[in-house]
Amino acid sequence: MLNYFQNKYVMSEKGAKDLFRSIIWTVVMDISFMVPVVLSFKFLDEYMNLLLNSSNHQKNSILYYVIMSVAFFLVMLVIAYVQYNSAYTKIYEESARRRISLAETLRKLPLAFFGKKDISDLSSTIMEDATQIEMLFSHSVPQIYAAALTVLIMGVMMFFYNWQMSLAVFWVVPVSILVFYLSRKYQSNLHAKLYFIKREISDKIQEGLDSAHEIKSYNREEAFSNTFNLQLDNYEKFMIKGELLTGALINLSYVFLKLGLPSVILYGAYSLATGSINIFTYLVFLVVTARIYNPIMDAMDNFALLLYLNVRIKRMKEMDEMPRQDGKTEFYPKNYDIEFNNVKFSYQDGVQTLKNVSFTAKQGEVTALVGPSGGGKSTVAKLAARFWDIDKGVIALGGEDISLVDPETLLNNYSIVFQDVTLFNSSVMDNICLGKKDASDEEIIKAAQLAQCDEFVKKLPQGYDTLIGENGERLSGGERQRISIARAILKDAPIILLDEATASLDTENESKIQRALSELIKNKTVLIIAHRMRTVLGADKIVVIKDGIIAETGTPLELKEKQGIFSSMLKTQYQNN
Ligand SMILES: Nc1ncnc2c1ncn2[C@@H]1O[C@H](COP(=O)(O)OP(=O)(O)OP(=O)(O)O)[C@@H](O)[C@H]1O
Repeated sequence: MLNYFQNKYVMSEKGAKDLFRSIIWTVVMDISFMVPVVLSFKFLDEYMNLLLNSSNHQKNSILYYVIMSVAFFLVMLVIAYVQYNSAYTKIYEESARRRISLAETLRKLPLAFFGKKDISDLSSTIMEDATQIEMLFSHSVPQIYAAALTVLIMGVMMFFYNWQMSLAVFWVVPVSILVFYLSRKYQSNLHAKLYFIKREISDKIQEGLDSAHEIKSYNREEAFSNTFNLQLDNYEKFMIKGELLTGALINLSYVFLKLGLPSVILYGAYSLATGSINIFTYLVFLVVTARIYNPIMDAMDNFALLLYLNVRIKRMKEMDEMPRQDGKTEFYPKNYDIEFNNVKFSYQDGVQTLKNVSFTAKQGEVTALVGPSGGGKSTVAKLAARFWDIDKGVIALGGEDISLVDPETLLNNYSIVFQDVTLFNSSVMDNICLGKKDASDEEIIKAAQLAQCDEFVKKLPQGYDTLIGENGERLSGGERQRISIARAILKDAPIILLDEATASLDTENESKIQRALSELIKNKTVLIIAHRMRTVLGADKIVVIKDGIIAETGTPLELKEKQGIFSSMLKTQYQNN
């Protein structure tokens, strides 16, 4: 049973145990709520007898019921408290564990996984889905299982007591459940559709926020809001359809259940008239019948919600099953040479991005990756830092296979300066400090000076303490890039992965960035996606990547003389300049 809960609801072992306990306590509570009713009738029965023939024995027995009632009231209070604690507090604890485990999964996912769309998807899985699941687990799941168990236990007891009357109570239950069950698949599909439409809407909102500038500058506001409105209309339509359908089906099931009470009244009256039951049995069955359908009706309401839960649980399972990256956390390579050995890699099945890549980027040298757009340069640079795991071959750092090293440990050895710099809405100081958390102010300012940031930072209103806005929106492209170089200088990692800016910078900015870079790359293993002739010709080694294979490799001089792809790229660039 515990295993079943763990697998079905992606729970921890402790969470599954707590859920089990919560179900048991809900059953105990449901049944305990029936006891006072039975006690009252027993008391009524005794009291009637007392009125008819007074005796000391019966007076004592009434006192016995009074004491029993008070004692049972106290027991019920305790049961209600324990049930509440198990259904809410424990479930919230499990929810916290679930969020932590998802966050842990995120830490272990390949870095390249975090595209923008995925981030909105992941954050809504962690926050919204986890909250919904938490709600359903505290309010619905234990109640459904408990309702089934309560009805079963009460049913068995009632059948032993009087099976004919029990038949009158229970014949409606299977009919009602059948109606509900038959509609389950349809409801389930509808819920899944609703969930995905909602997800598309939140992706659209994210896309709108991310590309607000582009939408405005290309006059696409109307087109964007038309698509967005269409999505909202679609969502509304499905929502109304879903509500109506769920309401109609649940009400139909309710109607069948409600037929139970008249059948007990009629059959009970007949049995009373024929003398096969006494008035006490009749009254007990009437009251129990009025109450026993409540847990079933609650379960049906909750079950409709549970269909919605399935989609979310499935999404969480998918996240849980994503390929994680692990490895040793103690890693001291003997040098910082990066070696690609017959590396094959695809982002998607069937499309091989890198076909058979072998080269070495040596420590103390600049290795430039060049080649036509889409050839695989960025992919090579990302694989060198284990952003993804490769399909075949080996990528080694200092002779050790990087797929055996924990990504966080591995990344301690890298400084990465890519074109899409991410800056935080914090001070310049904080943004540079990201490179080395415990750096002193002097170290940060020194790095900023080396990265040619000092001059523009001093002109900002609060100097190094100026807030630079969401993703550094108050800075120019060149300034943002120099901040990311300052971070890398501060980190002082032995390997530098660099994607040179393709955006045209003015000559002053460009030479400042070149000066900053020359500080950064001194005596390091440098793997650079090169776009500028100065960088390419200044490299120690050039690797030309075209269509996922290494087309040429050698020193700039060797390749110039070879009259191949590299030399024709050189000619084209010179002609264009
Ligand atoms: N995350 C991804 N998922 C799927 N395919 C991808 C992904 N990233 C890149 N690709 C594909 O892999 C191929 C190589 O891309 P890559 O970015 O490595 O080329 P590149 O040589 O760096 O190009 P550019 O010079 O234009 O930046 C391209 O066909 C690209 O469409």
